Amino acid sequence: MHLYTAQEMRDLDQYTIQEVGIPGVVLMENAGRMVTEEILRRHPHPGRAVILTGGGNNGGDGFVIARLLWGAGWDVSVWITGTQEKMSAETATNYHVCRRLQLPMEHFTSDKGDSLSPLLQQADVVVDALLGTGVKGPLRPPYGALIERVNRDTKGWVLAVDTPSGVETDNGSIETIAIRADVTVSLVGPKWCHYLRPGAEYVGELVIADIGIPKEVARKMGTSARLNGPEEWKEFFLPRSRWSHKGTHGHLLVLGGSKGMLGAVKMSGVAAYRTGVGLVTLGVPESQLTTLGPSITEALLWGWPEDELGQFGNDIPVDWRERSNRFKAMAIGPGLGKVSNGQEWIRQLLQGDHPIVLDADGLNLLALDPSLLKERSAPTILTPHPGEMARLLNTSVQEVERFRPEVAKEWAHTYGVTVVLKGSHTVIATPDGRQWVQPKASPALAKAGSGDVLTGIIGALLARGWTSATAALAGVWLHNSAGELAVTSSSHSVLATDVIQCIGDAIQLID
Ligand SMILES: NC(=O)C1=CN([C@@H]2O[C@H](COP(=O)(O)OP(=O)(O)OC[C@H]3O[C@@H](n4cnc5c(N)ncnc54)[C@H](OP(=O)(O)O)[C@@H]3O)[C@@H](O)[C@H]2O)[C@@H](O)CC1
Ligand SMILES: Nc1ncnc2c1ncn2[C@@H]1O[C@H](COP(=O)(O)OP(=O)(O)O)[C@@H](O)[C@H]1O
Ligand SMILES: [K+]
Repeated sequence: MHLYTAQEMRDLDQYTIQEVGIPGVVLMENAGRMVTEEILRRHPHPGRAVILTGGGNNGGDGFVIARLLWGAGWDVSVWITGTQEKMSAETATNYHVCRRLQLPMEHFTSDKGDSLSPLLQQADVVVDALLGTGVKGPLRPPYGALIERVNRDTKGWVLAVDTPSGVETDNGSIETIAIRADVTVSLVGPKWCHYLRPGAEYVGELVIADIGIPKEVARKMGTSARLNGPEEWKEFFLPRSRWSHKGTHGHLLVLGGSKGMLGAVKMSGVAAYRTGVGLVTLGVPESQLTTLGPSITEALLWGWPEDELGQFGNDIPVDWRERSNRFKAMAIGPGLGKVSNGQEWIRQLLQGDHPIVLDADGLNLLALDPSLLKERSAPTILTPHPGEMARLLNTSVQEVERFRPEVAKEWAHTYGVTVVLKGSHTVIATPDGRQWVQPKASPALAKAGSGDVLTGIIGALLARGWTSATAALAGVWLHNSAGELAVTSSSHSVLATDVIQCIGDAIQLID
């Protein structure tokens, strides 16, 4: 599914009106009708609605909604912000229709707040049609005072048309204040701000409304970003052939599991098996073999040179060259810990032509010299959480969080890698500038070990021969779905190992 910026939305809108010939007033009518249907679905009996309209086309949608609710027997009260002179032709048309029908309408000014408040308190629904994709810069008066009143006085529920007013469409920022919506009905498709904080926290339930722009037109115009879902990659998830054997499904080497962190490497390995890889080898510091051995059944074990602290040591194994040919891909990082002479250690591993997923301390080693990536031609996926991304960029977590899409895109482009910037709505960026957002967020995953599971899933797909983009996308989706499925009682109680158990059920959900 397409994910829109404000400009992409405007371009699609203009193309549909000017080139396809569907009049803007028809699109506005469709938008208003879809939002009204959503209100009536949730509140089938006539009630009381306060409709807040701005001076742009978002306000125009509001006038359509007011008319349709009024026609359905609702008691409506329209509050107008913005001047009539600046209205677009479509908005003005719908404003005049409301006037001719003599719907109750008032122009909002700060001194009228006290007459609005009782209506907000009595309303079953308050419709925010103040500002949509056309908002620019900090809110001008009287929007701030109006929004503050809505957030304070509304007792029923708030529905935002397209975006909660006050939220910047492309980056989710809020300069002053924004409408706290219970439901946001986004027209045509989702917008970036529905997934980026802080704006995303103001969206409530997100509903997408089809306003009659032909799918083929939307496809042709495209967007630079999409939502992650099975339609992006499911063609690669083929049924397991009855003629296959373990070698057919790839061999993954997972490097990690220093002293005290063996659980991480184990979870990655088991997650990889559950994702269908044929064979997993766990490479751990030599002395950890005896501890790991009894608790791991399916994986092969390989002891790596270590230092006196039980950490990966100065060098990679002497027989690395001959043995490395067996592996189809590597996952480096789960429970890796510190590595003496780490820069040289990671350099040697990155030098090869294995597809690699790098996580956790693997990323911290990379941070010592990210330019190592530029010498690689094999697929590479980095799976940083915001803290790791900040270390790679030598910046703060706040900066990374503020510019999530830009950071992921820039890094992917500069270093020619696929970046999986984790978080509640993980952003995936590929070197060619494409981006995806994981639309559903499973808070059950906010627990130690989740990242190791994701690394194992992605590693398995790389070992099975998937491209880095498809492995990253399918990996993030399967991980999130498994996280949701693992919630059998409370999302507080889910363990990373429960998530692993649900990978098979998540695969079953791919339709
Ligand atoms: N896409 C589609 O297919 C369709 C889109 N549709 C709808 O159109 C919406 C986009 O409409 P849009 O472009 O007219 O912009 P919109 O969000 O109403 O804002 C412009 C208004 O806000 C004002 N304003 C701006 N910044 C401000 C600030 N900081 N503080 C205060 N005021 C500010 C600005 O004032 P001005 O700067 O011009 O004085 C102007 O009055 C979209 O979200 C969707 O709902 C549907 O009708 C169906 C088809
Ligand atoms: N609230 C949330 N919603 C969705 N996914 C989440 C949430 N919190 C964490 N996750 C996911 O869980 C994983 C955590 O990874 P990470 O921080 O590396 O954990 P660890 O290193 O402890 O295993 C990431 O894939 C992240 O996207
Ligand atoms: K709005």
